[in-house]
Amino acid sequence: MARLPAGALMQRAAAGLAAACADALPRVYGSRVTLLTGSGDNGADTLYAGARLARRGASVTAVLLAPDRTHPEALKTLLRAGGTTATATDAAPLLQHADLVLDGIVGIGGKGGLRPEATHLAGLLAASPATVVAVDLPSGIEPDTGEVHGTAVRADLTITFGTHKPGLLIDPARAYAGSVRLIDIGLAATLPHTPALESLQHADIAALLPRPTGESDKYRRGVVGIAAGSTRYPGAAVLAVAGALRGGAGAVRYVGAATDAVLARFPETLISHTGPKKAGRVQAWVAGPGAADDPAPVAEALATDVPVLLDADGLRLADRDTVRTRKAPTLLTPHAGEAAALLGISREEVEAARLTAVRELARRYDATVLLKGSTTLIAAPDPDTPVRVNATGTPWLATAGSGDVLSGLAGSLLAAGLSPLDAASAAAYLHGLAGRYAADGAPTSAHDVAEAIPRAWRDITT
Ligand SMILES: NC(=O)C1=CN([C@@H]2O[C@H](COP(=O)(O)OP(=O)(O)OC[C@H]3O[C@@H](n4cnc5c(N)ncnc54)[C@H](O)[C@@H]3O)[C@@H](O)[C@H]2O)[C@@H](O)CC1
Ligand SMILES: Nc1ncnc2c1ncn2[C@@H]1O[C@H](COP(=O)(O)OP(=O)(O)O)[C@@H](O)[C@H]1O
Ligand SMILES: [K+]
Repeated sequence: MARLPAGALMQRAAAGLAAACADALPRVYGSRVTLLTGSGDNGADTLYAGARLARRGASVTAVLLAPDRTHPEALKTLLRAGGTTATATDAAPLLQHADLVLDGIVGIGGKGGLRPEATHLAGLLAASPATVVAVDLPSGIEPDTGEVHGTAVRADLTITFGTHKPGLLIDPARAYAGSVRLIDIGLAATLPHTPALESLQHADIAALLPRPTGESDKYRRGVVGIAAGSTRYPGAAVLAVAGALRGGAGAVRYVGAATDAVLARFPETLISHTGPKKAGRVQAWVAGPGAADDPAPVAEALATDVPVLLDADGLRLADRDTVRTRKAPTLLTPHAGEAAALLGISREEVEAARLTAVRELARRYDATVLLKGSTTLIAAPDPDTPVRVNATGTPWLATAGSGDVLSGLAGSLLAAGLSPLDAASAAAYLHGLAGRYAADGAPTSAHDVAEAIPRAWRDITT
C-alpha cells in the first residue's frame, strides 16, 4: 500500500468485485442491490463497488452499521452515483427484497465474531432469498484460522482480494464462503515468501509424484510394508494394500493376520510371516489400520530406521516418546476423533479449531501429522513450515475404509522416497480426486476409491 497511490488497491478490489457482482446478476440495470457496510476498508470496498453498480443502473442502498464512522470518500462516491443509505433498523425489507446483497461488514480486520448488531443483520440475511456475495471473506469468520465464533454470514459467493485467506480454505469457516473467486490486485510481489498455509495444485502434485525410469526395478522404486488387519478387521489390511499398490512403490509387503484375505484379492502382494522387524527389505511402513489391540507390530515398525505411517489403532497403540525420539520420520494420520484422543480434548474442539489441533499434534509428537475430515490439513514438525490444506476432497469420502486406502497410498509414496509432508500432501490430493471420480455424485465405497486412484494420477500427470 505504501508503494501505490492512496486507494489504488481499493479501486482494483472494487472494480473486480463489481464485475463479479454483475456476472452474478441476470442483468445489472434495474436490479436491487443492498450493501451491508461496516466502518473499515471492507465496507469501503463495498461502497465503491456499489457505486459502480449504481452507475450501471442498479438501485443500490447501503445499510450503514456505523453511520458516523463510514469511509467518507467511499460513501460520497456511492451517493454521487445515485445510491442511497439506510440504518440497520431499516434493513429487514431491504434484505428481503434485494436481488443481491454484498456483505461488507468486516474483512480481515474482524476478530472474535460479529458484534450484536451485525449478528442481527446476518440472521436477517440468512432468511433472505437474495444472492449473497461476501466481500473478501464472509463476515464473522476468523480470517487466519477458519474458526467461527458465534454467527457468521453465509455467502453464495466470496470475492477475495490479493490472496486466499486460511479461513476460506479451512472448515468450519470454509463452508460459509460458498464458491470463492480470487481477484488479483497486484499483491503478489509483496506477499510473504513463507505463507501460513499452502494449497497444492495439479502441477505441484505432478512434480512430486514418482515416475519409473529405465534404471528402475521394483526395489529401487521402493517397497512399502503394511502391518495392518487382524482376525477381527481383515478388510482394513485389504484396503490399505489396495491403496499401496496404486501409490508408486515397486512392491507391497504385507505382515499380519489377514494374509488369506489380502492374497485372495491381491496376489501380487509379498507376504512375510513375521513381524515388521524380520520382514525383509522395506523402505517405509504403514502400521495400525485394523490392528485391533496388538501393540507388537506397531512397536516393531517404530523400531525400524525407515519412515513409518501410523493410522487408526496404530495411533492409540504407539508410545509417544518412541515416536518423538526415533530418528527416521513418522507420519500420523488421525481423523478428528483420534486427534482428540491424542490431545486429550473433545472431537468438537478439534473440528472447531483444526489448524491449532494439527499444529499442536505435530509439535507434541515431533512428527508430520495429516488431520483427516471435511478439511484435510498436514503439518510438519517444524512450526515454520507452512501447513498444507488439501482442496480435492468430497464428503462422499466419509465412508468406512476410505482412510485405510489413504494410509496405504501415503505409505507407498513414502517408500518411493517422498518426504512425509509431500507424501501426505500428494496422497490426500490423489485420494480426494479419486473420491470424486469414484462417487461422481452418488454413494461410493472405499474399494472404488482405491480403484479410481490411477485415473486421478493420470489426470494430474498428463
Ligand atoms: N490491506 C490491503 O492491502 C487491502 C485491503 N482491502 C480491504 O480492507 C479490508 C480490511 O480493512 P480494515 O483493516 O479496515 O478492517 P475491516 O474492514 O475488516 O474491519 C475493521 C472494522 O470493523 C470493525 N469490527 C471489527 N471486528 C468487528 C466485529 N466482530 N463485528 C463488527 N464490527 C467489527 C472495527 O471496529 C473496524 O472499524 C480487507 O478485508 C479488504 O476488504 C482492500 O481494499 C484491498 C487492499
Ligand atoms: N465430510 C468430509 N468431507 C471430505 N472428506 C471427508 C469427510 N469425512 C471424511 N472424509 C475423508 O474420508 C477419509 C475417512 O478416513 P477415516 O475417518 O480414517 O475412515 P476409516 O477409518 O473408515 O477408513 C479421510 O480421508 C477423510 O479426510
Ligand atoms: K465481508
